[in-house]
Amino acid sequence: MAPEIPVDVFSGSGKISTLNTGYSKRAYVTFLAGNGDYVKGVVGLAKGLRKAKSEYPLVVAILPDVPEEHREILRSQGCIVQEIEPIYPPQNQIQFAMAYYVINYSKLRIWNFEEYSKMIYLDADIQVFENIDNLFDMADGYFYAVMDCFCEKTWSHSPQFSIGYCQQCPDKVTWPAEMGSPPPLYFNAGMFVFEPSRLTYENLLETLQITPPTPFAEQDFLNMFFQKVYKPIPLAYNLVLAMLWRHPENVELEKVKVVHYCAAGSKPWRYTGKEVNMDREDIKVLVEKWWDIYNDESLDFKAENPAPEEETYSRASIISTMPEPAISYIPAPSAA
Ligand SMILES: O=c1ccn([C@@H]2O[C@H](COP(=O)(O)OP(=O)(O)O)[C@@H](O)[C@H]2O)c(=O)[nH]1
Ligand SMILES: OC[C@H]1O[C@H](O[C@@H]2[C@@H](O)[C@H](O)[C@@H](O)[C@H](O)[C@@H]2O)[C@H](O)[C@@H](O)[C@H]1O
Ligand SMILES: [Mn+2]
Repeated sequence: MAPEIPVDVFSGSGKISTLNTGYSKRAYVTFLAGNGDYVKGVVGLAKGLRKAKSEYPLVVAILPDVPEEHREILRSQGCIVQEIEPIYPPQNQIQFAMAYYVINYSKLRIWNFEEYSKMIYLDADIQVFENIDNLFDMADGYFYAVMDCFCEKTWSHSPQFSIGYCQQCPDKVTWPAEMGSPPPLYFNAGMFVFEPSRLTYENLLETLQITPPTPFAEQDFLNMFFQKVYKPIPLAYNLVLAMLWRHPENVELEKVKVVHYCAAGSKPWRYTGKEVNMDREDIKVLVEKWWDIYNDESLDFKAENPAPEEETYSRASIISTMPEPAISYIPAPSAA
């Protein structure tokens, strides 16, 4: 349980100011692990949300291995930095490197951010090009996310891939009756709308301990866990780049609000254009659009009426000084 924080705080101008009601209600949240270059993704996301004039803050759930220098960069960009503890999946013949699983399963800690009643999770390799605050107003009680695609090689382990079936075009290759019913709708876990709750959080962690790890780690797990309350939202809210070459007929690029740079070689801060499909014109434009925001100094965070010399108590600095939520954990080595 995160500690209660007084809603009224000094704004640094000596006057008592009331934090916007967003304090206890809504925020975007992303996740950062390791001391590598994903911090650039988070900075880009923070600036993109500012450019889109989102009215909610960006919380960054970080693993202990994120260095202080990166934490400072994020605070200087107005992010609310919240350290979480790693989650280890149950012991099993681990198919992927343990670090991969720890990084992805640790995201589940965001369900414990119960000071917020509704959050939108965004991977750090996502950019928000248009305001999506409207998603916070969708009915409570459901899990909202965009449907994924099964056509990339990363799905070669799956029965869908083996028969060429994809939920994005269910009539192209129909699901054979002898394989039982077709797989339930499956979402990409790079972006979703959810309601933090201690009860759900404890349920998630208990269920995880009896669920063997699978190739897409927490994405597979979340699809199983929220299957009954999952509601697909339009692709405009999370363009999985592979859709551009796998299902162009489903993409209206001019209507896309959120881009997920998850195709191999598409992370803008690592982009070389050499991997398969990375020399496409539309990919080049989307990578350039990401850099335009990242390099735009006018989008850097500016603390309103910064206090001259005395201490300024912004929400970010208050939260960052709060004791970590009392989550029992096994101290972990670097997870990334
Ligand atoms: O070294 C890493 C790898 C991943 N991530 C976080 O975990 C998310 C999921 O990883 P990624 O987006 O690379 O997976 P993909 O969507 O490409 O499968 C990233 O967006 C980051 O938020 C991170 O912080 N550091
Ligand atoms: O490790 C699990 C990951 O699963 C998802 O990425 C996948 C998915 O998008 C596939 O459909 C693509 O084919 C694949 O390239 C991509 O890595 C989530 O975006 C990410 O946040 C993370 O949970
Ligand atoms: Mn991603």
